[in-house]
Amino acid sequence: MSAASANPSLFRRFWANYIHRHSWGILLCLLLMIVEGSALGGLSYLLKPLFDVVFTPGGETALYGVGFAIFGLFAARAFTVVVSRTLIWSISQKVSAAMQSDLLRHILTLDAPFFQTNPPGVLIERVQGDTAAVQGIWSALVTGIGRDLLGLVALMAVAVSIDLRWTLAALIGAPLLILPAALLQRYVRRKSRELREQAGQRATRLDEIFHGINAVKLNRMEDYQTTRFRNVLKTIRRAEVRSVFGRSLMPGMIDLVTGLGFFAVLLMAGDEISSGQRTTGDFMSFFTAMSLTFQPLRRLGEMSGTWQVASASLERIYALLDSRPAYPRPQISGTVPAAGPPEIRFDNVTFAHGDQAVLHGLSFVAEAGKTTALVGASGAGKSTVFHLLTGLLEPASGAILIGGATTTQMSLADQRALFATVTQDSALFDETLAENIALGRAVDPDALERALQAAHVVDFLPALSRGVQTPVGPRGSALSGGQRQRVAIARALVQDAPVLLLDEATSALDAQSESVVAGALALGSLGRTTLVIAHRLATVRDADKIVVMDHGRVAETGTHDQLLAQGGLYAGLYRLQFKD
Ligand SMILES: Nc1ncnc2c1ncn2[C@@H]1O[C@H](COP(=O)(O)OP(=O)(O)OP(=O)(O)O)[C@@H](O)[C@H]1O
Repeated sequence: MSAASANPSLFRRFWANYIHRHSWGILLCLLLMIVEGSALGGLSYLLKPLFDVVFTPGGETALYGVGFAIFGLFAARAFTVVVSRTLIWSISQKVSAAMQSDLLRHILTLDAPFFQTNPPGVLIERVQGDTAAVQGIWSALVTGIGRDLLGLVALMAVAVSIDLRWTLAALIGAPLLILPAALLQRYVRRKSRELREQAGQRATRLDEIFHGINAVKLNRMEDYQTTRFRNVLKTIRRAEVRSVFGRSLMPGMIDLVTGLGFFAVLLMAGDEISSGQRTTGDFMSFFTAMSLTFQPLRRLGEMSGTWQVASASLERIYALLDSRPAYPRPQISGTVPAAGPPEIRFDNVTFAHGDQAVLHGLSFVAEAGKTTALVGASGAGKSTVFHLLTGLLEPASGAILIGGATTTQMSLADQRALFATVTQDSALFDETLAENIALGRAVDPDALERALQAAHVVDFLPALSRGVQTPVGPRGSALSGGQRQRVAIARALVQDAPVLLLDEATSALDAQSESVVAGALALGSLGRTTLVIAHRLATVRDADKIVVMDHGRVAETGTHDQLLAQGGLYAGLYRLQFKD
């Protein structure tokens, strides 16, 4: 991978995408920081009249002039420091927010293969950790250029104006810094990259633990999980310490070189002052100017480390922004099914998860406006059929036709608008019950009421403090499994989609609620093409057609009675479930 510093185009992109629009604000910050930075130069310059005029007999008259000038310098610094810090942080927060929302928007365009290799923790770290690292750099850069570099120039100008030879002597050790600086930069960048990757693992661990909190407690895994977490922290700590070590070596070396310079100046200046060639004021002014270069020099040295840290993060951010979906789809559909419930046809579809073949030439038809059930043993590939239908996965070969339109020629948005889905995982969000049903779309209040009735959400509404306006908690944790499923069913019923997909849609309900909700779903499926996955065969007995899947193939097709009469796989499964 090319590093960002070796690839300035990354920084150019960053500038064009995020910083450029704030040019005027940044320019103002730079100007304010120039005032702040050059104040130190002014202060050291004023020491010469202080020592050579004010502190000499008869110099009292100049005291007020010099005193006010020094006070003025500090007052200017006070003003610029407040305004420039506030301004730079406000811009920096805007940039960070823009990057984070761009990253999220882009991540949401990526598909299953991406999410299989990038767990939530890693992605959270990318959106938060990497943008924070980048946020640090450019505000440091503006401060570095505006205040420190300009400050340094002002201080050097004072030093040169006093004595060029002294200045050159002070800088005697500077060339020694060049090679170690280059090596250090590479080291820090490598460590920062490692650090960010490990930070992703840390977030993943925490994400898994907190999402599986009950499993952790019930299996008494507290110590085990804490030890695993501690091990991740140990590697992070090592990388962090090495990165900080590398970053502090630079200001450390600057200190050494400065010490060397001071020593050289003392050797030269000592004789010249005692022999009366130069005044003490000259020396004090020079000495102060050189001493004040310490801080900006160190900060600039540290900035090279910050720069490397940001380079590593910027590299990761743009690698993510440049990644494309594994299954490219047109933005605008080449073809879409006609209005009304469509026929769904799988034509010799194959699919594999990596090396593991899941579907081996699957062919079946779900007739328009009818209910088709998919049954078969666990792992037969039933949910995979739903994922392929909704474009979460893409067939390796063969075709899926919805209302005669091939899915690969449709945009994902058009394809997904055809389906209302209820799955085993109800996927509720930390919003109110009503918001979980509407999903950000305008819903007619009458339609909402009908869906709440049909899905039997009304049965438990009185128990909720604020009815449909009650927040359901993270992932719907404030509701029971059965209640969550009823909300998910209401959500599917209010959608005006021509196809209904039900994957174990009533599995979390008790027998009584199940039969009532199944009735509601049967009503909901009127005028729609419906596909149902169910393990309990009793729930699919009335389907217009039953497709029996076995190891990624269709083993049998027919109605319940036909399949029972055939005495094949379905009849065997059915007998097993109803052997009593
Ligand atoms: N993300 C994945 N990575 C690798 N293999 C997977 C993945 N998801 C599913 N599989 C495999 O694909 C096969 C089919 O899974 P699928 O979920 O479609 O089965 P199913 O018939 O719906 O099973 P169930 O009735 O248990 O829900 C299984 O063997 C499973 O191990």
